Amino acid sequence: MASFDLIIKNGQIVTEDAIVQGDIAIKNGKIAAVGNSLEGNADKVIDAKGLHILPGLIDTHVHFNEPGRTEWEGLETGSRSLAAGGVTSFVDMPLNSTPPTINKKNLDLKKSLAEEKSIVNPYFWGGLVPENIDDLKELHENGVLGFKAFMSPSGIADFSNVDDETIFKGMNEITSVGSFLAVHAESTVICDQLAQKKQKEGKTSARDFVESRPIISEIEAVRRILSYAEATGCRLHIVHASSRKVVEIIEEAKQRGVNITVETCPHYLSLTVKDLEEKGGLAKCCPPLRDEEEVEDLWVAVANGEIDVIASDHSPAPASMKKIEGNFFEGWGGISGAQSTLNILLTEGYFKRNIPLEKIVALTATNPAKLFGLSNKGTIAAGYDADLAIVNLDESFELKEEDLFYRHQHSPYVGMTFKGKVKTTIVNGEIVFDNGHITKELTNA
Ligand SMILES: NC(=O)N[C@H]1NC(=O)NC1=O
Ligand SMILES: [Zn+2]
Ligand SMILES: [Zn+2]
Repeated sequence: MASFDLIIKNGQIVTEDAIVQGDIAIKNGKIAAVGNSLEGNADKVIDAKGLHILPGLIDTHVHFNEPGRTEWEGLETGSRSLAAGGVTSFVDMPLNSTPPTINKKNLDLKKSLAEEKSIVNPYFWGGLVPENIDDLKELHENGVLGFKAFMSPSGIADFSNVDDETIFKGMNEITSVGSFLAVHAESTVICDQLAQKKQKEGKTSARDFVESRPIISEIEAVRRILSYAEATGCRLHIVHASSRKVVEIIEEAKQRGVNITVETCPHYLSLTVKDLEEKGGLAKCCPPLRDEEEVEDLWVAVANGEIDVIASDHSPAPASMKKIEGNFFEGWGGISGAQSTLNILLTEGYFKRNIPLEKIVALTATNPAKLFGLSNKGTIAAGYDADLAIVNLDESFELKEEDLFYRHQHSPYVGMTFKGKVKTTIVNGEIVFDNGHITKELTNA
């Protein structure tokens, strides 16, 4: 008789194609078999009757800030928060850590820290900045999944935004090494000019801040980078589109054959300018939150298959930097939310707007795996890595600060009631989170 390390019995197994009841057998970190009434011995059996089993989420957009800015977050606390949210892999952004991931030396440093401290699978973005075109090839050869650039100032001194010439040269180089470019697309000129005018007039409310970074600024930047992509043939990924109006431009480009994809984030699907006014700095991010109609429209884009990836853009900072008294142009822009991605998509998407679970799986696991070349991940089938989230869709809970595993226990989602709770998270066949607790001890910590 076959022998396995773990069998999960009678769960509702969700893939991008279907939901079927069955068993999952795991051996040596891989899914060995999926089927009905699987026979075999196992060291451990989980009864998943009444529970849903999803491919572990792949969060392709986090800033864990290690090395160099671990007082904001870190690979250990960041990865623990992901485990608690059913996320089994992440792709860490090249900035907010110091040094930023813009050459092999800095990548090696981050890799070794992640090896030591992360309890989920770590992957990395490389940065594209005006100074490092000559480093891109080596970064690619050393395993970065793609490259990230900022079209407007990043807020971080050692990660410059790209000028148009760098974009063009960078795209040529990225294409020739066989990788792709992700961009933070906001217009420097539009945002800077509007911000200056507002502040000169003493207009510094939450609404003023939002109006200084309008949707048209995203549209301008996306149109410009699209032209460069079409001129160079470089594959392009637009991160954190805040509005369907941005998504539409990308959709048109897809229709004419441009190799482009788009990400949005849970905060653009669940929070509005009103929340920014009420919650203050905790809900400040760039691009900023939009109005309610935009949120609804973005859900239409999700339902229509116009979005490729949903990722958290977890970009936390200490509470002191998120506290805004008066001037909304001050204080850190970045949402602390990586632990709640699935909760938001289930509550706001599946339960409230009838978004199928299969689609949520596609956006958070299957598409990211395909687009980022993680060929053993993103679905539940024999031969794939045993990265799984076991979820109780019947359980509701109110998110409390003490539930958060981040370095700083704050988030704009605290106080919200979510339906659908992550019960168990499995990474490479190992249970790392179970019933509210992290169960993986770091051997070398
Ligand atoms: N540097 C950084 O993390 N910036 C992020 N924060 C945010 O709100 N948008 C971003 O791009
Ligand atoms: Zn960004
Ligand atoms: Zn980001």
